[in-house]
Amino acid sequence: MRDIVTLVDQSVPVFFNRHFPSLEAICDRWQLYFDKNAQFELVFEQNTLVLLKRDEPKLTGISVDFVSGAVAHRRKFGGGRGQSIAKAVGLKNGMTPTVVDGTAGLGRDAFVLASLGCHVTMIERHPVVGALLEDGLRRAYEDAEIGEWMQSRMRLLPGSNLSQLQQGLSDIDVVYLDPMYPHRDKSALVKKEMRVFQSLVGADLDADDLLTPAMALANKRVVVKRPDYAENLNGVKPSTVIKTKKNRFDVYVKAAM
Ligand SMILES: C[S@@+](CC[C@H](N)C(=O)[O-])C[C@H]1O[C@@H](n2cnc3c(N)ncnc32)[C@H](O)[C@@H]1O
Repeated sequence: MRDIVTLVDQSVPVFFNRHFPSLEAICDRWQLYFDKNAQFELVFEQNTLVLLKRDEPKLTGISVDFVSGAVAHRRKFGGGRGQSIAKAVGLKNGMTPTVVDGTAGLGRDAFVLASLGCHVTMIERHPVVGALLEDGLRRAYEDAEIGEWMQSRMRLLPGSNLSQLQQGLSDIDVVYLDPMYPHRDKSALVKKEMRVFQSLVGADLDADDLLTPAMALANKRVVVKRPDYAENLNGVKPSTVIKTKKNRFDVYVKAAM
């Protein structure tokens, strides 16, 4: 992996057990500094890095798990190349594009695309999210069932600047973006897990700035996932829109697949 220290945007306070050397090493790598009053705690539970919100101990912790759980279930039963995200990135026509996921988050969308054959480079700017993603990749790489293709198809680059990263990335067919959108109803709609994640990451208020560098990087198209009520990213009308129940995929076509 590239030098994390030069690429993550921010140094973030977390609480963690400083007598746990592997935890301390992770925090060091991701510039997470110990603060006894921090809102979030990182722990290791069953070989998994987990994020907890200390003032809401009843909320389930957040971790990245590509091997079991919801994303693994979706890989096996989730509709394959017929699902909307696959159509949006252009998998439908038999192509298997190379993808940069410019807002990787917990890597769920990236994993769907990788499991369908795409080579996906994930970019994530938040160091805690980066640490969780890296930990999820570590376990996935070691897994007997998915490890081999995960190692060849899915990787993580910490950072936030698509134009800077452009130098190191070539032949990218699709840039996929799913920036955090300010939620309309904070109490009811947001699932518990998402509440922890949202309070960690916050709203990506600079999301509009992503479209221009994404268009420069992608050879074929940029795909933007938005809630159905959200305005277009940077006010730019997409070439085509694929709607799902609560979201839509705005597709900005540069060239045919
Ligand atoms: C809504 S989440 C993405 C969820 C993801 N699609 C998934 O399936 O798990 C948005 C993520 O994008 C990251 N992000 C937002 N703007 C970014 C930028 N300019 N560069 C890198 N990461 C960014 C945020 O830190 C956050 O983790």
